[in-house]
Amino acid sequence: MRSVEEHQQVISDLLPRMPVISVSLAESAGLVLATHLLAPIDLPPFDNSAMDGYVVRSADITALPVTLPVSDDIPAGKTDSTPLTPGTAARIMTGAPIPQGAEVIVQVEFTDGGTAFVTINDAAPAGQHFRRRGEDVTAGAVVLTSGTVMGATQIGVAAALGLTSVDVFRPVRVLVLSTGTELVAPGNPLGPGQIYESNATMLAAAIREIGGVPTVLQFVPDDAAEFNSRLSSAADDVDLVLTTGGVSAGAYEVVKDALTGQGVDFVKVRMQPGGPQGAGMVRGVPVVTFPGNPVSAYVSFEVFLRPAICKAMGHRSAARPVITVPVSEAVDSPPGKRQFRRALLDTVAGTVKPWGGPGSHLLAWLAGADAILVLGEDVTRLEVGEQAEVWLL
Ligand SMILES: Nc1nc2c(c(=O)[nH]1)N[C@H]1C(S)=C(S)[C@@H](COP(=O)(O)OP(=O)(O)OC[C@H]3O[C@@H](n4cnc5c(N)ncnc54)[C@H](O)[C@@H]3O)O[C@H]1N2
Ligand code: MOO
Repeated sequence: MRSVEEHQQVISDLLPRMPVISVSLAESAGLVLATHLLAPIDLPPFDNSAMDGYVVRSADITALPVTLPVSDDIPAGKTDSTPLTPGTAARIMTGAPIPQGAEVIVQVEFTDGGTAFVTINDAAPAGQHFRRRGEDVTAGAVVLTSGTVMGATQIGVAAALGLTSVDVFRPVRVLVLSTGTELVAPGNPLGPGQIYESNATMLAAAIREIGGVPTVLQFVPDDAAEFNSRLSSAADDVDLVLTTGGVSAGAYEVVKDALTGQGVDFVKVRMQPGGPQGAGMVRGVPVVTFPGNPVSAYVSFEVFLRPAICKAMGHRSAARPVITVPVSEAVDSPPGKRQFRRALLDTVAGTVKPWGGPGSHLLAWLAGADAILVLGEDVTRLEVGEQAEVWLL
């Protein structure tokens, strides 16, 4: 039997770092920067006002109140700003360029708001409400380092800098294949002995959540020759093939039958759920085979594939956040296997409890869980109050 770490390494080694591609800002959401993002311009690009009001010279407001002629009107976007005439005020709007010679910005609330003449009753010190050129970013500076995940704010600053595209690691393209003659697509009536297909849909969503691009091929029949022909026609232009089902000890294990001797090693990993696993290269394409039980398939994704895909896509850290907290209910675990239990956190009490039993068909409990409780191979029981490792989902 393989340890969890050994199989993690095998799967990690299957997937190389993805090539660098240039994508539009919109397409970059969730992807990882492959090069430093350098500022082509200063931000702000010019000195501008943080307030709607008036600009004046300090010498013209030494005694307050004072009334000055209004010599200019400067809305945001004005491109032909002229120097401020001494002895006058210019009306200015938030974001508008500050004219040369202006030293004080008086917000409109401290004036009578006049347009031909303005009476200024009070004023902030010189320089206040000035938004200086380059105070956020200076041209040429590294704004985001390579390895940064592009989220809304990172995309926002790239747009503010006038960029239209960024260099990222290409998303991993995964062909997800589900096998099983008992499977029916949701939306159709269930016959006797049939169940709705959920693994491929669930795993495709999990792949999408981390920025990968899944293609789903459902219901490959339990026939090894048919499986191999469907696989070879669909595996072009993918970085990874992921199958679920058909890998344990039954009489109709299509994935095992089709891929044994083709480059995939079928092994047992010391874990529950997710014991029966397979991985290898088939005709130059990495193939990972997960067990069919839905909770086993999802836990396998969390333990093996999520970290490998994240690493291939350039993420600095591929791990879920891990905390150590006491359990609020006693929990049992099989000896010799690392157990991954669905769990619920109590963030107020700072504790965790198992959520549902360990059965790998109990998918609704997984859907209701917000954490995975990890019990080591040497642990058979945790009593209330004992510390446990918890992955935050
Ligand atoms: N004699 C033994 N039997 C089993 C062993 C064993 O060691 N010896 N291991 C058990 C464990 S642990 C697991 S996990 C499963 C893995 O079985 P398979 O990978 O061969 O999966 P299937 O038999 O095809 O399916 C298992 C279960 O999951 C349902 N399933 C499969 N695919 C889907 C899907 N796409 N969507 C929803 N549900 C799916 C399937 O109907 C079965 O109920 O083997 C144990 N048996
Ligand atoms: O190891 Mo199986 O994956 O329990 O359910």
